[in-house]
Formats: sequence, structure tokens, C-alpha cells
Amino acid sequence: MAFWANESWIAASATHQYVSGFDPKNLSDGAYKLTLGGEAIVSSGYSESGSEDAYREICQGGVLKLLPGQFAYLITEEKVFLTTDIIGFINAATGVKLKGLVNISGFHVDAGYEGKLIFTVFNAGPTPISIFRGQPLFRFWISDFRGTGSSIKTGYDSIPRDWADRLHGTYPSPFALSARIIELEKSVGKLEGQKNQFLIYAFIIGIFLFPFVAGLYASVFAPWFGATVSERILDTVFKRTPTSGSPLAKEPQEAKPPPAASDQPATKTPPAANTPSTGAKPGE
Ligand SMILES: O=c1ccn([C@H]2C[C@H](O)[C@@H](COP(=O)(O)OP(=O)(O)OP(=O)(O)O)O2)c(=O)[nH]1
Repeated sequence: MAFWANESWIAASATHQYVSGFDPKNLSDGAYKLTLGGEAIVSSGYSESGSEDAYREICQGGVLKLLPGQFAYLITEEKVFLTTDIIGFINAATGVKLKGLVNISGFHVDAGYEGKLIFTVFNAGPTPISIFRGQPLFRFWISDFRGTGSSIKTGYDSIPRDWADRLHGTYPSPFALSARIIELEKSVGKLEGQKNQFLIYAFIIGIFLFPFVAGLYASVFAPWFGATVSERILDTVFKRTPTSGSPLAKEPQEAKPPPAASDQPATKTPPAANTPSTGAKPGE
């Protein structure tokens, strides 16, 4: 197995087109630079919602921004045409990987594969990564592939639209979570500010309303409230003898039953004669 150097690429391309629009200028140390094509599917990320806008068309020179924690399907502009006696290897360019873009997808292209290549990437970095259509974002190597059994396979022409459903939801990276926490802290700070404002307003309104409420209480509620409930509470708490104004005073006292007749000691009524005369006659 031998990887193709630039010379092998150029010599072989004289009889077969391995990459659409082949240009030797795009070769670098045996790697052919494939560029970003016109469509992408991007996950909702941490600051957007739903997968409705996941599919993105990228116009010529148009930019696609991948936020921290976002996951995307990208497609190459070029199609590759592998014969059955070669195999391909793919990767993302180092420059963009150093910004934090991770290539999650496979690394080989089957012998006999014909079509565009789809890359699955994830922004694991702390900052948004902007890529543009036509940017030489991917690397493609070819190697001889000995033996038989491979056949021509029709590959991708575009990104299947239903792949958007696979990217529904969020894929939070530590950076995305940190950004989310900062957003929430800002919201909490705003709410705190609103709460303080509310308390200040309530205090000011309270100052203006106090004389009115106090007057209302003194003139309407206090006479009724003070005479009934207040006195009752004071009597109970301080074990006071119910005052004449107190409701307890007005309540009938519990009557003690009179002692039984047999229990009463016999008392004699002193004779009228022994009663010291007051000199007064009855009826006087
Ligand atoms: O990141 C990748 C990896 C592969 N391919 C293309 C080239 C490859 O020939 C084809 C199938 O890839 P692979 O053989 O790895 O996928 P599979 O899941 O094993 O599918 P299959 O069983 O059809 O081979 O998809 C891509 O577009 N992107």
C-alpha cells in the first residue's frame, strides 16, 4: 500500500478524474484540499431552539458560523471518483481543528466510491468558528488498494434533509455550558434589580398610604376592634379582672349550684323579743 504523492496524483489524473475540477494547485504533500460546499445542517446549539432552521444553504463565499457546542454536517463542493483499486482517507484541515473544530466522522473513503463527502464536525472550542463556502477545509489522500471485490458505489450528492432530525437538541460543551451560566447570571442579576426596584416603589407607596390607612383604622376599625378583641386579649393574657368595658365582664358568670338542704346547718331565727329593740315599729 502506497499513498500518492503530488506526482502520482498528477500522472493518474491524466487518464481519470479523481476529484471534480481537479487542480494541481490544490495538492499539498500528497493531500488534495477539498472545499466546503453549499449546504450544511447545524444543531440547535445552546442559544437557538428547535431543528427547524437546522438546514442552511451557503451561497458562494457565504459564511457559516458554528457556535461553541454546535454540531454540524458539512459537505464538500467537489465529488470524488475512486476506482476500485484505490482507497481514500479524509480529515479536516489542521488550521480549523486548532480552533476547536473536531472531526467526528469516519476517516476512509471506500474503493469505488463516487460522490461528495459529508463531514460531521463539532465545535469543542471556546469561540464561534466561522467557515465559508469554497474554504479549503478538508484533506483527501489516496492510496493504492490491492485485490478484488470492490465495486463502484454511488455516494452522496447532498446532505439528506432528514438528518436534521438527528441534530435536534443541544450538545453542550464545557464552553457552551459556561456561556449559558453567564447568560443565566445576567438574567438573575436583572431580576434582583427588578426586585429591589419593586421594594423601593412599595416603600414609597407605603409612606404615602400610611396616613390614610392609619386614619381609616382609627376612625372605623379601632372603636369596634379595640372594644371587643383587644380587651378580650388583654384580659386573657394578663389575667385581668374583666373591665366593665370588656366583653368578659358582660358575659354571665358561671352560677354555682346552691348547697343541698341537708348540708345546711340548722339556724334558728332569734326570737323577736331578744332582738334588740331599735325602737322602730314594723312598717316604719
Ligand atoms: O466521514 C465520512 C466517511 C465516509 N464518507 C463516505 C465515503 C464512504 O465510502 C461512504 C461510506 O462510509 P463508510 O463505509 O465508513 O460507512 P458505513 O457506515 O460503513 O456504510 P457502508 O456500510 O455503506 O459502507 O461514506 C463520508 O462521506 N464521510
